[in-house]
Amino acid sequence: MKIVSTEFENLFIMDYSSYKDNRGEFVKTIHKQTFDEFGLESVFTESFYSVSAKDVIRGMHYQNPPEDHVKLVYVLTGAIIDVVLDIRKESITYGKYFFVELSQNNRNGIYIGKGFAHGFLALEDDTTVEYHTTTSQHKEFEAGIRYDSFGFDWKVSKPIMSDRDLAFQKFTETISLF
Ligand SMILES: Cc1cn([C@H]2C[C@H](O)[C@@H](COP(=O)(O)OP(=O)(O)O[C@H]3O[C@H](C)C(=O)[C@H](O)[C@H]3O)O2)c(=O)[nH]c1=O
Repeated sequence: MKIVSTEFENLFIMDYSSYKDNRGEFVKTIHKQTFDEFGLESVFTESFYSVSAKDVIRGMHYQNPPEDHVKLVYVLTGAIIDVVLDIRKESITYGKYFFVELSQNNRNGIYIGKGFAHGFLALEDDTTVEYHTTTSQHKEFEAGIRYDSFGFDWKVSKPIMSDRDLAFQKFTETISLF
């Protein structure tokens, strides 16, 4: 795997290698020694995956301190546009967003440090996204920002979303604790 820096501090693209043979494919997603070289956390307390239909948008989610966490995200099947919003008030990229296509084909992942809101748009049916987080879910610290309130164009007219995600406040109304 190669870890690729971005213009955002503590946000990295994971360029995973895919080993193919006559049986199929093998992809390593976490490797402590490589993560250590870049100062990335490699101990995760929770992992989960979601399966989404085309045009589903999930997000923008984050967990507030003291249960804020690093998130490692990659696609098992299908493809997404993964979107991250910097909500760290002192960051030079505060309020800026980053987006990247993660897919079964490019086998890229994303390492999202603390202080980012995260979401994605599924580009295909049966898109499976796997996450690892460095703290577990604590509902009392869960928070979110409306997907259409920080300037990103999702390029989908009728996204499929949860009522919870649609009820999040706008970015401009959000008081960041980061
Ligand atoms: C995260 C979580 C969820 N759940 C239950 C709660 C709901 O009944 C169901 C779906 O949860 P939610 O609607 O929060 O899932 P997503 O909207 O896919 O959120 C996920 O996708 C976005 C893009 C993220 O970045 C979040 O970190 C990640 O949680 O699973 C649990 O029981 N435990 C958990 O840790």
